[in-house]
Amino acid sequence: MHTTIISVENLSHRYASTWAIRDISFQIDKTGILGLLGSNGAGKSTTMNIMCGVLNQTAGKVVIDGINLREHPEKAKREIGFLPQQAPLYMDLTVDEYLRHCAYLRQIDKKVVPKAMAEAKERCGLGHFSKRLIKNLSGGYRQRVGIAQAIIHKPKLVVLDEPTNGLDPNQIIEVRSLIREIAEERAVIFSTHILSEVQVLCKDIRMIEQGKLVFADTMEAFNNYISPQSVRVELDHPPTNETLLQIEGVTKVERLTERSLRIFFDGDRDITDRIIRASVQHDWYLREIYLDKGSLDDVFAQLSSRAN
Ligand SMILES: Nc1ncnc2c1ncn2[C@@H]1O[C@H](COP(=O)(O)OP(=O)(O)OP(=O)(O)O)[C@@H](O)[C@H]1O
Repeated sequence: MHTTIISVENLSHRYASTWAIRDISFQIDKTGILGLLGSNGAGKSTTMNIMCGVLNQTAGKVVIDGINLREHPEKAKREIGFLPQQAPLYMDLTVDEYLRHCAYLRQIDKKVVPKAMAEAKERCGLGHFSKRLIKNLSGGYRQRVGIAQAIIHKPKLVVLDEPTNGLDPNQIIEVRSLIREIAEERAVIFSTHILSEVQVLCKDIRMIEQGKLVFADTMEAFNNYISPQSVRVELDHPPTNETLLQIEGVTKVERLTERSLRIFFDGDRDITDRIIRASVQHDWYLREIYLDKGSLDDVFAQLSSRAN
């Protein structure tokens, strides 16, 4: 069965003389949430704008549900809903007026517009705000209107560019749960520079840094990637580095103080058992031992440096 909804192939884009993205390729499954991670200026918006047909790429292609976006833009765009970084809202319209306008732009059959509007509002928890001017809504609810316009035509793929940016913590939680809900029926890709956001929401992750794809795998693989690679130990009678290096799996020893050491290992977490056993056997007097969890920021920096 064909499980891909969008395929991005060797995408590159140049603004004037500088390349914003280079040779980016990835695919997205028909359901689930994919996180596009990258620091500011990494190239996320450029990638998303091209995927949605808002920007024409310098090179490469985008295929949506088997349709080449550049060759058949109108047909391909039917399957995409897009919420750009700056939500395209008309502040002086009511929610209903705005969504009706969006339905018109999406060429939804007039007869089904009321139903499409009702469904999008219901999905986004906007039922009580039909007559409210958008300028009088809170940031979180404005964002819901932005998401409602992105799903009003029931696209197979929804692209959200930093959807939680600028929201307060409660609004972020609400928008996240809305993203989860809309992803039950379709594929969702959203961009962020916040790692924890990707961790709580996504099944897959793509990371862009300085215009290049530096990580493309599942969230599980990403979590394995950030698994600890070193243990901290404190020993009353620490042995020599050479002795420690003889323990199976130990790759490097760093002496932090006279008694505390950082022991790097090959990834097999049973290393702690082996160190404890050796310590008891040789009377090193182990006082403390714990796995050094690399922080997400460390991983971020590590992956980012791959782009250099
Ligand atoms: N219209 C433009 N003209 C020239 N350069 C641009 C233009 N838009 C973006 N850039 C540059 O292209 C690079 C990628 O920008 P892009 O907006 O895609 O990154 P981003 O990952 O979305 O970052 P942010 O989170 O800050 O929006 C940046 O160096 C940016 O300055």
